[in-house]
Amino acid sequence: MGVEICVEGLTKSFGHQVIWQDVSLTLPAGEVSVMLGPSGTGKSVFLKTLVGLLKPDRGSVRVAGRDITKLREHELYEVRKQFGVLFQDGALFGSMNLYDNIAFPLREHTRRSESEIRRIVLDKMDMVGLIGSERKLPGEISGGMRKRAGLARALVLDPEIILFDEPDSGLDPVRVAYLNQLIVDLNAQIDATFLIVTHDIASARQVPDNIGLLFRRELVMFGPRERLLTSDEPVVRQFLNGRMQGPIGMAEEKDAAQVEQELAQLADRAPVQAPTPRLLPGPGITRPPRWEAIARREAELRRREVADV
Ligand SMILES: Nc1ncnc2c1ncn2[C@@H]1O[C@H](COP(=O)(O)OP(=O)(O)OP(=O)(O)O)[C@@H](O)[C@H]1O
Repeated sequence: MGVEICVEGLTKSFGHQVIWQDVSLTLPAGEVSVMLGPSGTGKSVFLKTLVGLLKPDRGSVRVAGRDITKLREHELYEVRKQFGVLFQDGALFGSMNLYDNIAFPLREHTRRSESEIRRIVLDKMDMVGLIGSERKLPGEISGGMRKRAGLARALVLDPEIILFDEPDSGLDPVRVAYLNQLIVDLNAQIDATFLIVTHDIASARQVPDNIGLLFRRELVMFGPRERLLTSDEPVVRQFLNGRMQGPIGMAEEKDAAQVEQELAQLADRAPVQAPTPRLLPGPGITRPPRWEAIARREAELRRREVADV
């Protein structure tokens, strides 16, 4: 079972550059959350702060109730074992085959025997569909396979939390669809808490239980998927619809008059869409109990929408 991460009043800057400030949110235990935001808004910095690789200027990050911003390096080392991180490129060692790459955290952090390691590595390779590729080098496989190998490696220590930094970057739409299904299936199977940073709106619409959006050094919104998908907050709507019209500009932000004019032009042409259906775990995978609560929450929202029309 995953653990809850509770972030409060988190602020991070590098020198005079404030990356984001006063970010507060709770990643519910076992749920999948997605963090969106224009390029450069500090999503990767946020992931690194959650895992204690970067120290915030202010605020707290409570992992299962323990504030990791206050921990010393050796204590952090222990807490980090609860995390699995999937870096953008899989972060595999180029000279090691997939088996040794995936076995690496077990050899580094545990005293398990080679036969136990073999059982765990093959189990995780099976989960991500890589059985048979044990002896391949990272340079000999596709980008999608590298991501899956990175995911298998993130799974070997049985993490309570998995952080995904743009898992879909560089993949074609079909591979993204497979990866999304894998993420949903894995979450149902291992019930860990997932946080995914992505630019892929289609994934953000279908995969998570919760969505957050960082913009202008702030967390604009964080909440249940269906609330964000039906929100009429201009930044949220612009981002989720991938439109040029709205507060988000090419470089950063636009002036207020231009935004007002663009939104007025759009107002009667772009009604809020019904939320995209959620991606369900594949056949044979039992849904964890929280799915029922989430389905009830979504049904209630739809009922209220119908009542409002
Ligand atoms: N170690 C660091 N030292 C100084 N500045 C940094 C450091 N790490 C990140 N930054 C700055 O923080 C800002 C946010 O970077 P980050 O990579 O988190 O953005 P992002 O939202 O993940 O972007 P993208 O979507 O393009 O990957 C950038 O301006 C970057 O230059």
